[in-house]
Amino acid sequence: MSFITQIKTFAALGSGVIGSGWVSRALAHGLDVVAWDPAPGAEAALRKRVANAWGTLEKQGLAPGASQDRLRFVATIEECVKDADFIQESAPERLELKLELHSKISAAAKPDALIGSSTSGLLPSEFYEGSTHPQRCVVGHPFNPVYLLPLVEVVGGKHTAPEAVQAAIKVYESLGMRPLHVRKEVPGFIADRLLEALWREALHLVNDGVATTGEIDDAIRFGAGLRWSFMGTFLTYTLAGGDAGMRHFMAQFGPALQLPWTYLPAPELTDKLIDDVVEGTSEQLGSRSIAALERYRDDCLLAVLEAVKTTKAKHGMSFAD
Ligand SMILES: NC(=O)C1=CN([C@@H]2O[C@H](COP(=O)(O)OP(=O)(O)OC[C@H]3O[C@@H](n4cnc5c(N)ncnc54)[C@H](O)[C@@H]3O)[C@@H](O)[C@H]2O)C=CC1
Ligand SMILES: C[N+](C)(C)CC(=O)CC(=O)[O-]
Repeated sequence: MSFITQIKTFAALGSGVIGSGWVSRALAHGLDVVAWDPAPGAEAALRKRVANAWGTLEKQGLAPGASQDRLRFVATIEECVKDADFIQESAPERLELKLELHSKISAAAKPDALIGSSTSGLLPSEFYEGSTHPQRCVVGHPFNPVYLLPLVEVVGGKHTAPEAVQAAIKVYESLGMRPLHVRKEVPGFIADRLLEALWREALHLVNDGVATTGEIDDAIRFGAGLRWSFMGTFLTYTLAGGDAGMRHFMAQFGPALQLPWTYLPAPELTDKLIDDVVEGTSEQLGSRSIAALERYRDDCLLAVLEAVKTTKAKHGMSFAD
């Protein structure tokens, strides 16, 4: 089974916050883009959003031939997808709507054109159920702003061919993205499951009168948020365990998981869970020592802090703002 991975024409269905981000990214990578959105005034709104992002994309560097003029807005789904090499749907998050839309998109598309959906939580096995050639259909869940953030979660459904997942990964890489294959089809995938847990706790903190939204945002942006741009939670906590790394961290802080810090019940700390976490993080560490990783972390933090400070100054803000 083979799918188109050398793409020249990108189709975008739905051109709101996320659809317009995809359009901007695809145009900046020198593609022809065809877009469709049923809302009145959608074309003007899309062109405005692309123009607003273009200065940033120029700073980042455009591909040869990249131009906003290569965007064509069309009146029907069929016209949007019929010549497309890759199709990305970014329509409202409603199962019935996506089911109907994908049956139309897939019937009109070339059979070897991959179809991606931006859904942040619906399951591909459900909304691709009525699609023609569902083996080429995947989720490609991006992050806002799509034209800058590299992460895209790629998820297959029960009909998706494993080759289609790999082909979609190639296409997203060709758009400068960092695809993450989510191997199990679960609601919220990986990233939103984490973000929603944080979000839920943040809402509880506000609801309980513990902190304001600003205080909660400060707790993120002056602390863990600075680290998260270059190191995830597992490696960060490996360093919090000192030279003994994750094993020591689990021994020291594991019992605290039973304290009522969150409204989410903690999983039982079985030996298997501890081993999985220790082994996973030592694989992430590779041949680097804890001290080398600490130097890497500190260099990244200095770079992020400097970049944030300089950019805030450019906008008339102090670092503490
Ligand atoms: N907003 C976010 O932070 C993120 C959203 N997503 C996902 O992206 C998708 C789109 O979300 P947003 O862009 O935020 O929504 P939005 O509301 O900004 O845009 C949705 C667009 O779809 C159009 N639309 C309405 N009916 C349609 C139909 N039948 N077919 C095609 N388009 C139709 C609307 O006119 C609108 O322009 C959703 O599946 C959402 O879960 C994914 C990542 C982040
Ligand atoms: C709020 N959201 C679940 C739609 C957010 C995302 O899916 C990703 C993001 O950009 O945070």
